[in-house]
Formats: sequence, structure tokens, C-alpha cells
Amino acid sequence: MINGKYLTFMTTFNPFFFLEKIAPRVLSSSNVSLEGTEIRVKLNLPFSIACYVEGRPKPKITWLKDGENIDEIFENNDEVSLSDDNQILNFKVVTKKYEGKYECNVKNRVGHIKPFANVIIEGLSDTNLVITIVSFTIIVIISFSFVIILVIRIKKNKIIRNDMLQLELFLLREGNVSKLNKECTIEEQAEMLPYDNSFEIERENITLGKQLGAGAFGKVLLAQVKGLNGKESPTRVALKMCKYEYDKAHLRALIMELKIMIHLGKHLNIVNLLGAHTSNIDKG
Ligand SMILES: Nc1ncnc2c1ncn2[C@@H]1O[C@H](COP(=O)(O)OP(=O)(O)OP(=O)(O)O)[C@@H](O)[C@H]1O
Repeated sequence: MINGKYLTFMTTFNPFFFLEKIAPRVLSSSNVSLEGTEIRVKLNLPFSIACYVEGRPKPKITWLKDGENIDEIFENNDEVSLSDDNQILNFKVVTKKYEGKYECNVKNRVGHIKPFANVIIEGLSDTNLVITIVSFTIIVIISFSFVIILVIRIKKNKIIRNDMLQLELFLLREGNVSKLNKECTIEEQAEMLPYDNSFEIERENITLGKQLGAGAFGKVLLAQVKGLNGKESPTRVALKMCKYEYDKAHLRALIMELKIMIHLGKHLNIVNLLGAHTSNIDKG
């Protein structure tokens, strides 16, 4: 009563306002929620999780990491601290061990809520970085050694193959006349026959022309050969060569044919051999 008159309040005045109890609730400025929030943090940077709440009486806040009280987990860890009435959980430097589910346990006499956030740390930790570098180095060393071993093997095989080829060529050229006998098959006998070097013609004296025909392993070309039988002018010849120059079996068959023709000598009724070029056989 003022000056003898009653004043009436226009608002609904609640005399028990300060006694009214309100269950805790999360304020929107928080970065935790009741459904869980995903927080992605870069490694080695500082970060905080905020859990701003209201309620009456003033709620008490405790924090949990993966279900365990952080006071116990981060005891004696000065990288982790709480501020603003426990509403903010601070991390000085983020490392992989801080990844997990953080629950903000909010309680007063009226209610209890547990908003939470899942913290994901992005980037490689020092240990992972070391493991990655070591693994990468080991892989590089193994691959490098493997390549070196492979190259050495290939080279060795090449040398062996080359030696064998040289030996084979020597036998093909020289034959094995001392072992020649009529008991051997025609093919064996042909192999034992020697090549006659007087038939050899230099490659530069041969000019290849069009193809005349082909058989199973060889093809026959028209060719001009200079210096045959002491003649200065080129002689027109039929020249037989391998169809597939790197096919060893074909090469062998051609050499046998050549040796047999040398052995038979000239005859009116057979195609006569005028010459041969064999010096590049090892190159196919
Ligand atoms: N002296 C030649 N003059 C003209 N053409 C020839 C001569 N020799 C071969 N030819 C042609 O080339 C073809 C193949 O001859 P080649 O001697 O290679 O026959 P082949 O002995 O049946 O074959 P292969 O020895 O490969 O089994 C012949 O069918 C013929 O058309």
C-alpha cells in the first residue's frame, strides 16, 4: 500500500519464482547434444568441448570419457582442464588418445541429462607417422632388393642363354663329323654335318626383292647377289629365309636344309645352292 492506495501488478507475479525448480537443459551454444555431436579435431591443436546448461537449482556437471570419469582418467594430466563451472572441457594439445565419446553428466534435484559428443582426431599421430615412415622405408628397401636380385638373375640367365646359343651355333656350324654314321637318323646325320664357310656371302652383297613363295617354316624371296662365282654383275637368285626369324626350331630346320644341300653338292635335278649368309644367326 502506497499513499493509501493499493498498487496492482500487471504481470503475473510468482512469489515462489526463486523457489521454482527447473530440470537441467542444454543451451544451444553448446557443442554437445543429447543425440551426440561429431567433433572432428586436427591433431596437435588445442580444442574445447562446451556444455552450457541451465536449471534450478544450478546443475552439477561432471564429465565422462568412454563411460569413465575424466577426473580418474586424466588425473595428473595438465593438458586437460575444466573451466566455466565445469561447463568447458579444455585440451591443450590434441593427441590420438583423446579420441572417444565425451559425456557431460548434468544433474540437479529435478533431473539428469547426459548430452555427449564423439571426438574424432584427424591426422597421423607421431607413433603412426613413425610406423608409416618405417613401413614405407622397409617396403622401398625390399622392392629395391627384389629389383636388384631380378636384374642380376636376368643378366645371369642372359649370359647362360648366350653361352648355350654360342655352343649350339658352334655345333651347328662345325657339326660333329667324327660321330657321323649311317645308323643315325637323317635328322641326326644332318646335325652332324659341318657348314662350309666357302658358301658364305656378305650381307651387303645381297639385295632382297619380292616374295616368290613360302613353305612351312621358310619363305622364298627373289634377290640379287653381287660377286657370285667371281661375277661382277649381280646374279638373280631365289633366297630362302626363316618366316619367323626368332623361332629357334625354324632356324634349326633351315640350317639342316642348308647343310644337306652343301653335302649333296650341285646336281641338274635339284635346286642348287649358290651361297648362304649365316654370320648374324645369333641375332635371329
Ligand atoms: N628356286 C626357286 N625359284 C622360284 N621359286 C622358288 C624357288 N624355291 C622355292 N620357291 C618358291 O617358294 C616356295 C617355298 O619353297 P620351299 O623350298 O621353302 O618349300 P618347302 O620346302 O615346301 O618349304 P619348307 O621347307 O618351309 O617346308 C615354293 O613353293 C616356290 O613357290
